Amino acid sequence: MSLVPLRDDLVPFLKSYLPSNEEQRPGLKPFVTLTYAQSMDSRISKGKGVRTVISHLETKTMTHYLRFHHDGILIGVGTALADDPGLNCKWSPVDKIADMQCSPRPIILDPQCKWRYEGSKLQELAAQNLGKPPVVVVNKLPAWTTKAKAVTYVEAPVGPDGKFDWLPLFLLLKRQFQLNSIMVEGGAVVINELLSRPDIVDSIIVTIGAKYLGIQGVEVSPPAGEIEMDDVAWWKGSKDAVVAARLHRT
Ligand SMILES: NC(=O)C1=CN([C@@H]2O[C@H](COP(=O)(O)OP(=O)(O)OC[C@H]3O[C@@H](n4cnc5c(N)ncnc54)[C@H](OP(=O)(O)O)[C@@H]3O)[C@@H](O)[C@H]2O)C=CC1
Ligand SMILES: Nc1nc(O)c(N)c(N[C@@H]2O[C@H](COP(=O)(O)O)[C@@H](O)[C@H]2O)n1
Repeated sequence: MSLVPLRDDLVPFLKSYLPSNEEQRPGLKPFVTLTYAQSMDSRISKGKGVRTVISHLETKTMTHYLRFHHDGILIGVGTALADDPGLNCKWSPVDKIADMQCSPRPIILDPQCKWRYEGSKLQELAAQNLGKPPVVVVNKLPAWTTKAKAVTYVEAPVGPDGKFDWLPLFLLLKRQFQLNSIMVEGGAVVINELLSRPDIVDSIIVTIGAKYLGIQGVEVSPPAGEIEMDDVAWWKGSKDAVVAARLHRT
């Protein structure tokens, strides 16, 4: 997939929703951007395990611009298994192909060690210096060993629900891997949990694609119920719209 030039008006539109230097202060959590693409009927894919194009190239380019501006990019293992994503950055302010240097560090939440680095797109890109190798957050280090030296496994405790606690997780990622800003791309389990965490999420940037994906699609909708948004701004592309906002803090 080749990107298109970034539309000029996206830069001022996104400016106040991007990380600043503030979060480099030790002890503070990283800046967290929750960003994904959804259909008109609030679906992020056609079905579980089905990689689905929602964004127009214009907004896919925006996603790569966002990747350029973050140190880390986080997904749940459901997305890693369904999409085998690249998670690198193909956008660059100078006229060259973006590479490993300007790509964010992929982070996969995989408490039960279901995902394998060997044979993945992430491994392929890292081998070509086109992306960084990932950090995989597990509950217990896997019993099997990996020959791939590049991938880093890190252990974190889970609660009774089998989940990592978000704040300690983000603090660990900053402390151990110097990730001052992290964009969260999905999937639904991760998004739905973070939609009710204004204490964690600093910005939310959602692409709305002009299509319906239907009842079989993977839906995003917060189980916690109604969520209010603040500082809301809209951008209109040739096909998609983008809403940037902050989750309301009480
Ligand atoms: N349109 C878009 O922008 C995007 C679309 N997608 C789509 O989303 C779909 C995948 O979504 P989904 O299946 O919900 O998967 P997720 O990517 O949200 O992964 C869910 C799994 O990740 C692990 N996980 C998530 N949160 C935590 C936590 N706090 N602590 C520990 N483990 C955690 C759990 O693994 P375990 O079950 O092992 O405990 C959980 O079941 C795919 O179809 C993909 O295409 C994904 C990203 C963006
Ligand atoms: N912005 C956006 N638009 C879509 O239409 C999408 N399907 C996604 N998906 C996310 O991007 C990942 C794929 O990334 P690569 O192109 O392989 O680098 C996918 O796993 C989702 O996180 N995003």
